[in-house]
Amino acid sequence: MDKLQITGGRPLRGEVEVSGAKNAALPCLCASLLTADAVTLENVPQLNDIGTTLRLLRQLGVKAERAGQPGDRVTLDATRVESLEAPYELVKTMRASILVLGPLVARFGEARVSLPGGCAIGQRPIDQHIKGLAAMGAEISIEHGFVVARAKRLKGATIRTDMITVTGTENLMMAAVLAEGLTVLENAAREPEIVDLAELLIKMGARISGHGTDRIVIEGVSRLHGTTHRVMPDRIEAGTFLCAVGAAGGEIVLRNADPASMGATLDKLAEAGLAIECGTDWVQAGMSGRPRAVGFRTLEYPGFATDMQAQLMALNAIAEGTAVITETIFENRYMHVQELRRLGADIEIDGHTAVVKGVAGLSGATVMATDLRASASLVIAGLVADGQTTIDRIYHLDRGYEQMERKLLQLGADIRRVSGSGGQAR
Ligand SMILES: CC(=O)N[C@H]1[C@@H](OP(=O)(O)OP(=O)(O)OC[C@H]2O[C@@H](n3ccc(=O)[nH]c3=O)[C@H](O)[C@@H]2O)O[C@H](CO)[C@@H](O)[C@@H]1O
Ligand SMILES: C=C(OP(=O)(O)O)C(=O)O
Repeated sequence: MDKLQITGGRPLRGEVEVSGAKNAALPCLCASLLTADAVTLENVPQLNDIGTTLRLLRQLGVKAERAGQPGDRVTLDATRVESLEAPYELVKTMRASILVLGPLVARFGEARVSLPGGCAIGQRPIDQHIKGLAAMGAEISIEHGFVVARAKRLKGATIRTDMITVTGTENLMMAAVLAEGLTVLENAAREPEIVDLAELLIKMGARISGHGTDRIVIEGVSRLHGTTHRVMPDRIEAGTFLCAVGAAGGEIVLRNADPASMGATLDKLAEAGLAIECGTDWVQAGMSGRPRAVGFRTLEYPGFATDMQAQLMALNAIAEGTAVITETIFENRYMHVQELRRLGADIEIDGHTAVVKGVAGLSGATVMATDLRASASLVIAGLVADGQTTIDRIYHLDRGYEQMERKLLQLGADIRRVSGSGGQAR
C-alpha cells in the first residue's frame, strides 16, 4: 500500500490545474448507458473511482476508450449492453456504482445492482433511490444482496424525497429522461454536479428544466442520442488546495477552476484571512501569518459542503482562536479527528459538533487515512507540521484526487509517494 511522506513547513507558491470533478464525471459516465450512440466526455480526471466506473461499464458491455492529452477524453458506446448487473466486487469499492440503476432500468427495463452497504462516513442507505423508482412504476425487490428493479417502461411521477440526496436526484433524473410522461423531482439536490449532469442529458436530447433548483421537471422522451460534453472542474479539489495554502501560507493560482460553484468555501476562507481574487475560471489565494478560526455547519448546496469539512478543520487546527464545526449530512464523518490529534491538534467531539482550539504548531507523526476527505485533511496538516508526517492507506486519496502529490510538489511542498512494495519514491 502506498504512503505519502511530507516534511512540513514550506509555503505553497505557484500555479496548479484543477482536474475535472469526480462527482460530476461519475454520473455523466453512467448516463452513457441511456443511449446507443457514442457519448464523449472531456476533462475526465484519472482517478481510481473513474477506473472503477469504467470497469463496471465495460463489464455491462459498454465500449469505453480513453484518449486525448493527457487522456482526459473518454468515449463511451453503449450499443451492446450484455449484462444488467453491477456486481458486489465493484460496488463495494465505490458506492457511486448505484448510479447505473436508474439508466439501466430506464433503457433496458431491468437492473440488478449489489446493495452498497455502509462506509466509513455513515450508513448511506439508498431507500430514496428505491422509493423514487417504485413511484415510477418499477417493481423492486431485494434478492441475494442485490436491489433488482424491473419495469417495461417507467412512468413519470411526482417524487418528493424524504431528504435531499445528490446521487438519489441523479439516479431519478436519469431514470425519468426515458420514462413515459412528466416527472417532477421535489426536494431535489441543487449541487452544481446535478446541473452538469442535466446539461449533458439535455445535449443528449432530454427535456429537463429546473436543474439547480429544488424542483426538477423532466418530460420523458423515447430515445436519446450521442453528444460531447466537458465535465465541470472539481470544486472540492480546488477548495482543498485553498485550505492547503491557507494553512501552509504562500500564494497560489488555481487554473481551470469554477469559482461560481465554490461560494461557501470562498466565503469561509476569506473569513479565515486568505486574500482571494477570482476570474471566471481561476482563483488566486494568498495567506501570510496564521489563519483565524472559522466555525461552520455542513449543509446541502449552496451551503458549506460536507466534502470540505475535514480540510477546513485541518486549517482550523492551526488557526488563532476556536472554531465550532457541525456536521449535519453524515453521522460519522469525524474519522480524521483522532489522526489530527496525533499530529497535536486540540479537537473535542460532542455528537455532531467538533470544537477545534487552534494550536500554534503541529508535529509530524505517522497517521492513517480513513476516507477520501480525511486523507486530504491529513495532507494539509502534514504540510504545516514540524518534521515528517507519513500518511498510510492513501488509496483513499487516490479515489478522488488526481496526482495530488505532483500538484503539491509543483507548488513547492516537500512531499513524496512511497510505494508499499519497496519504499521507492514515484
Ligand atoms: C458520488 C457523489 O456524488 N458523492 C457525493 C454525494 O454522495 P451521496 O449521493 O451518496 O449522498 P446523499 O446526498 O445521497 O446523502 C445525504 C444524506 O442522505 C442520506 N440518504 C441518502 C439517500 C437515501 O436514499 N437515503 C438516505 O438516508 C445519506 O445517508 C446522507 O446522510 O453527496 C454527498 C453529500 O453532498 C457527498 O458527500 C458525496 O461526495
Ligand atoms: C464522500 C465522497 O465520495 P463518495 O460519495 O463517492 O463516497 C467524497 O467525494 O467526498
